[in-house]
Amino acid sequence: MTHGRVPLLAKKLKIALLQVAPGTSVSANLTKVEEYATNAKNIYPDVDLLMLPEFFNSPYDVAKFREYAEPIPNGKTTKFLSLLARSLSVIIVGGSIPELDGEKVYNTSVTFNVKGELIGKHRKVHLFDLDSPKGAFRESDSLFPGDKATNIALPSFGQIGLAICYDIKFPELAAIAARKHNAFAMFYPGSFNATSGQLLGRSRAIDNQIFTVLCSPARNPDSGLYPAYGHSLVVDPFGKIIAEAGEGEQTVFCELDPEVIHMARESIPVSLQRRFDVYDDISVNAKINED
Ligand SMILES: NC(=O)CCC(=O)C(=O)O
Repeated sequence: MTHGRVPLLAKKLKIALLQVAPGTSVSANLTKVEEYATNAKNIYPDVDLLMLPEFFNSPYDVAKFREYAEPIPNGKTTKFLSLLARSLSVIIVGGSIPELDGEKVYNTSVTFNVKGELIGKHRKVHLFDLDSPKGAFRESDSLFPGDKATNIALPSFGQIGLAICYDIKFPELAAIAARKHNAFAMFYPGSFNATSGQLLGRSRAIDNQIFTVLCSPARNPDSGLYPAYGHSLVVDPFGKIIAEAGEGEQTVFCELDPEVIHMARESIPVSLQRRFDVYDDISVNAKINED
């Protein structure tokens, strides 16, 4: 039942999150992604969209980003993802990779349609800098930040917002996607830690009454100061976790159902009760990625 409203999501979107653990060889990492993607399509032939984690093609190591960085769209990993999307006839939200643009390195996510055409690109806006008693891990030592919010039109489905990992701690990007573009979901390739991923995914879903989709690398306790936690997850617009991985390498399947958005919004009309006479609507003047 849509109660006469324009649906944000035109039909159910069937997704698979590929929670792989990248090693130091780009070729081996891409081979593994191809195996997981092909398996996902075999297990679930109707799958519409595959998603990958942050830095799925290389180590999450601030000292190595430049060594592994590739141009977009002419680098090896971007071409690989384009071909994979076309050969499996799926949308691919391509996690993130270190991108080389001139002298600068970015943490960048690329999305492809079923024909293998690039339909979205996001550069991580908020770089993750950690100072802990065990040491420092500062993305800003070797990466440049992006400077725009990203919205992507998924043909036949609707609009999504896309941001990368630590970007989730800044609720503005999800609010911009939901309010300015009527996005039905935020997609966050990430490498979340044990305490924050679930809480943040649920918070952004509830704030905006949208789905949130977080795809993490599998846990690798030997991967340095900042090992990923795994636990890729999907949260519905009520804030309920509807799919979650464990720590290891695996694929998580899930369906995003437009009806759940309508139910959430009709039960509590958050979007109609905002008080822009009391505070500003930050989505109005947002800088949006047109790439
Ligand atoms: N890769 C990241 O941006 C990590 C962010 C994170 O774990 C957090 O707590 O935020």
